[in-house]
Amino acid sequence: MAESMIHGWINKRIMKPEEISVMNKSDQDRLEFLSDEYGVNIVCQEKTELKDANFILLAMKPKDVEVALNGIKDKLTGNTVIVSVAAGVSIDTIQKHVGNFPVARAMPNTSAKIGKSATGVAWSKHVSLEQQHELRKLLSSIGGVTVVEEEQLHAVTGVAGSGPAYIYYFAEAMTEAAIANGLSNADAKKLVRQTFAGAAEMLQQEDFAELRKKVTSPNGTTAAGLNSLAENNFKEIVNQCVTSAAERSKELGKEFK
Ligand SMILES: NC(=O)C1=CN([C@@H]2O[C@H](COP(=O)(O)OP(=O)(O)OC[C@H]3O[C@@H](n4cnc5c(N)ncnc54)[C@H](OP(=O)(O)O)[C@@H]3O)[C@@H](O)[C@H]2O)C=CC1
Ligand SMILES: O=C(O)[C@@H]1CCC=N1
Repeated sequence: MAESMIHGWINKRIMKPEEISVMNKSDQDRLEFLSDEYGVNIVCQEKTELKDANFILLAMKPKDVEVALNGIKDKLTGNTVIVSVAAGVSIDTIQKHVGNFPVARAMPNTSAKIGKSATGVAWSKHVSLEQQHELRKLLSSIGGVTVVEEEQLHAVTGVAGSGPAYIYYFAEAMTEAAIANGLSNADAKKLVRQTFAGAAEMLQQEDFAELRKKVTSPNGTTAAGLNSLAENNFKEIVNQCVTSAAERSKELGKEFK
């Protein structure tokens, strides 16, 4: 996720590569790859870069947040905003480890890489108006930003953070169905890719249900396909999918409190 965001920021020229420093737990090769690929710095042994940082992005798994925070807390100044993208981990939990520093939580998705993330964000009262403005600018450069209450980030995660994976899964299923109906693998992928790309662009322009109705001729092929989805409780399946992800986000928040 961090790489997607870095890629987006550099591509959009919102930050120069030399303004970004990266660290991780142990994978030195990965840091060197990021440095070679994007021109970003690798945080030095003494972590001096952290003292001057405007933002520190936490992009480790929720289970690793505590150790990561313990490793940086003595370098923090009140001028740094900690921005966590870790699913579920609350602002309270982060502040329990580091103190009452400015903390924000963002839930982006991997489309940040191409500047098309759907990102939800919430912050603690310690984040100044200027810092909020700067953070929104950073997040806007990698896609659309929606400011929400912290509790709503579970739902944001269920629908947007995890969302791209559902779409990819649907694309896989459509491809398999196309092949089962007689198309070659290559043709199936080409047709599915273009169908998703076209529909995604149309979604920006018109109401979702209106778009669906325009494709659906009475008693035609689309109606037959959609009836099959409805008979198989498609909306309920999608509801369960998003709810399960949101519930898992809540659980992660409790597990790593
Ligand atoms: N993937 C996604 O689509 C999204 C992910 N997220 C959130 O982003 C976070 C990361 O997910 P993802 O990018 O998929 O995970 P990855 O496993 O790809 O990356 C996790 C990174 O965290 C580093 N790390 C682990 N422990 C520490 C530590 N103590 N200090 C510094 N760095 C550490 C790892 O370093 P090393 O390799 O050296 O162990 C690794 O680089 C998760 O919390 C997830 O909830 C949010 C939105 C979308
Ligand atoms: O699967 C996960 O837990 C992370 C959070 C949102 C997307 N990926």
